[in-house]
Amino acid sequence: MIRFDSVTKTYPGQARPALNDIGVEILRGEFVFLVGASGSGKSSFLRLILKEEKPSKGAIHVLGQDLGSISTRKVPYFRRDLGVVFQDFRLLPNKSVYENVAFTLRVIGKSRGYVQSAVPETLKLVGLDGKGKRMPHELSGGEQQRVAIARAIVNKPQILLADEPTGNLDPVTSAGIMTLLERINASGTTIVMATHEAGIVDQMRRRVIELSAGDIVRDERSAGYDGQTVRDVEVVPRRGSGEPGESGVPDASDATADSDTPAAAPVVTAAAPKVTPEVMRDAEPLYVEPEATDAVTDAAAEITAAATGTIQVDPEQLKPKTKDAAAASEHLTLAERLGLRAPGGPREGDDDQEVGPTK
Ligand SMILES: Nc1ncnc2c1ncn2[C@@H]1O[C@H](COP(=O)(O)OP(=O)(O)OP(=O)(O)O)[C@@H](O)[C@H]1O
Repeated sequence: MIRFDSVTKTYPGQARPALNDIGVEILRGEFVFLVGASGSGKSSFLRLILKEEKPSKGAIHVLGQDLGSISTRKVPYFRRDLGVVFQDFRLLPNKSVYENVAFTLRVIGKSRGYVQSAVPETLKLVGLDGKGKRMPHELSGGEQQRVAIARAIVNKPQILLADEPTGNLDPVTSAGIMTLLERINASGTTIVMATHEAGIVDQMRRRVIELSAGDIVRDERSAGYDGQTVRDVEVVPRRGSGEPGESGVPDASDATADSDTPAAAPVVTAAAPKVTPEVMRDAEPLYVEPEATDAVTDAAAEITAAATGTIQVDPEQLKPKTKDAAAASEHLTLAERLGLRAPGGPREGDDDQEVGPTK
């Protein structure tokens, strides 16, 4: 489903690679936590899957496609099978909950009838039934993240990527979000989630891929965070190249490193877990009704306001742009940032708008 073959990513002007000769395979239906200290390469890993960045070396296959062979024009079509959730929600502040979720479908040209059935169905799934008319600022942080998740899954993507989705939320609300993600995963969606939250990772016991300075230093099935102190971090030598093919299904033992690779240097992580395992346990049952999460703390509300306050959509950015790639990348619209439309690509009303079914 997702395969990295000896992938190195070095950003321009950087001496050290952000990801260093990574080889890893994520199978259909897995729920994978990507953990590691700040700067270890987690977001770069997710951006490469989205084809927001290109590898400097190596190859990446997602959903059976070699990303290197997908043209820039085709990238928005490829991304329709991927949903993305961010730490700062990235909702359209001047649109209702319903419109925020419908936006995704309208951009890709779904019919009015499809939108009218899919949006309420998805809002119900994420626990926001009856809140479609609310504006984002009228919601708690957890509810805003549920809207963002609804927007990410309304098109039924095969893969959901989440970059610190609980980073701005209080522990109880985070637990509710994790239960929602668990349910989405149980329905067949593959989830890759970058997080610093030790408690969440420990409680969920899913596959953990740990990055340190661009290297995979741990890849374990049903693992915990296991990194509460620097000395506790388990060190696993990096896997060599020679990953199994797209059809090769490694078993659980294959998820750990080859034993004949020389031992790596001790790993230093600096994660500061906010959600402890105790908080996750105390949050039983894990599914928290959205009404129960309305009582966010002032601190959490402040964080939420600060996060959402930065997401202003400049009306100028919604106007049609030229296809000058450099100019377009400096002023991306939300649809472009979400990968729903090629930067600088055609707009609603354009004769050659890129709409229609993905397959
Ligand atoms: N656009 C960029 N240009 C140059 N360097 C970058 C860029 N993006 C990331 N980096 C560098 O690549 C390395 C990995 O960054 P990345 O954002 O992938 O880490 P991360 O694990 O997601 O960190 P965090 O937890 O803080 O989000 C860091 O050294 C970072 O400074």
